[in-house]
Amino acid sequence: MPGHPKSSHAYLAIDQGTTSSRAILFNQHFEILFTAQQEFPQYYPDNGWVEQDPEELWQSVLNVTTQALQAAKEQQLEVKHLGITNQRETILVWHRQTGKPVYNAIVWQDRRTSAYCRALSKHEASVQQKTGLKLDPYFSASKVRWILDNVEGAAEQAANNQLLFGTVDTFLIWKLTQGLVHATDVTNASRTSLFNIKTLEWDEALLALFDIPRTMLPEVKDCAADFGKTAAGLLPLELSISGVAGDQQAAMIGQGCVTPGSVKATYGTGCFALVNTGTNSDINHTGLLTTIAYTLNGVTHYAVEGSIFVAGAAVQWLRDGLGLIEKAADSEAIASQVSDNHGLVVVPAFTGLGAPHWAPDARGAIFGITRATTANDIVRATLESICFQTHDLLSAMSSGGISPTVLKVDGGMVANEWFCQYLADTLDAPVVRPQIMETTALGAALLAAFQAGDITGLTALATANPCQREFAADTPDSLREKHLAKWQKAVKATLLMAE
Ligand SMILES: Nc1ncnc2c1ncn2[C@@H]1O[C@H](COP(=O)(O)OP(=O)(O)O)[C@@H](O)[C@H]1O
Ligand SMILES: O=P(O)(O)OC[C@H](O)CO
Repeated sequence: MPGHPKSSHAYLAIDQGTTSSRAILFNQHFEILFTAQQEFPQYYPDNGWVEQDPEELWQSVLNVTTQALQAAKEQQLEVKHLGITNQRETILVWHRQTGKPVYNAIVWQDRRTSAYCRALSKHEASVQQKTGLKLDPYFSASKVRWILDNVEGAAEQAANNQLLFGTVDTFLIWKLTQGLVHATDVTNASRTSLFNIKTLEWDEALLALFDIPRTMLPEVKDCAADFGKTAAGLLPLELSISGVAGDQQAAMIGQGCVTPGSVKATYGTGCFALVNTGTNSDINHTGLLTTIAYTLNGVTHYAVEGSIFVAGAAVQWLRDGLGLIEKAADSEAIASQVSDNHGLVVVPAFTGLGAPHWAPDARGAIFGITRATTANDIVRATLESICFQTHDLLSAMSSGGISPTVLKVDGGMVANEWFCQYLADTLDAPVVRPQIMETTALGAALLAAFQAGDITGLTALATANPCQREFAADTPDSLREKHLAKWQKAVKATLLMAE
């Protein structure tokens, strides 16, 4: 890696994910030195609603960051730069003066605004043309509107310049700088439905459409930029916040997907497959999203994205909802024991279907249950469903002329080798797992190092995380096609039920 950092030099990455917060220290070779992780509660107050408590979210970040910096001090590491990466689209609204949130964080998975989005459907084409996004409750703008419409006094306070809006990165920057900096980066802004991804500005017509005052919005910066300093005394060391990106974009960087055509899929709570499309900002019209991959030194790269709302969350459902497994990792041994899926198909549309269907009102289904169906069959079929959904995303990419030859994977689920093999079999393409599976945090650390001047170009980003294992496709075409045909029928039936 280029640059001349001291041997005791390290970068801190905060990865604020949907279900847990992590703080990871990387050395100057971008090897992991220390990890702290803390889960925090999710709240489901109504059908399709998903919320998080802002204070619980913040405390989880503060705890892990403090632990990592204490470890850095004990190891006499010099840490000056912090990168932040985060669950995207989730929104918070808080008081400019007191910093107090007016409502819980409304999480990206939340579907409470589906009727509102439907009512705006005649604007879908113009929204997509500017933002690259669908008119779907997934994105931030309708969630902000919901708070302004439903929290007493919020609309009036917003109109009087008393409220601020932020995605999770913005909220963390605000908290870490104790209210000095209200900023975001282009990747997070690109997920709000308020940001024009071609002009790289908040869009007045979109603000008018969602009726959101301009004064609530943060300043938008490049991914490697000066986002301020952590407040004195808040953490064991004072750091410059130097890199920010949404978690899926950070994972692209951590996977070295910096050349056009390279693609990665991250399997955390959801699954998000992004292909780098270079500086081409043409809007994709194949059921996928067009989004900002990163802006570095003022140059913006774009990505086409397929978003699956439920991936690892389905494994959590097997564990917590059905009690079929004790821990997520048990799903691997169980799936390996079952010789075939026995005709069972699980469609885990718990919070609607994302790309390429965009059906927020769809709900999950299981097809093909017989008297012989076992708990193990359900576990296997659930893992299979995530592979089939990935297949649908890559098919949509192919129909738009993007045909990746290899899929780089990461996220909590890819520890599961049965899953990785079945994915390769389903895609009929090699699946590559990298050495550092914490690609999201690695991406944030690389952005911080870039801003610090310790790495200078995209080549450094592309070589930081080589392959650890490649899973080669190994299944007959006839079997793969049979399973995929059954899956397509099950999705069709699920969509019919949603109408
Ligand atoms: N061995 C495994 N097999 C299948 N799923 C797993 C395994 N280990 C973790 N998971 C799933 O991965 C998810 C956690 O991944 P992570 O990348 O930390 O998610 P997030 O960033 O969304 O919080 C959980 O939903 C969990 O169910
Ligand atoms: O928490 P993850 O890793 O599932 O990522 C959430 C995404 O950013 C939502 O768009």
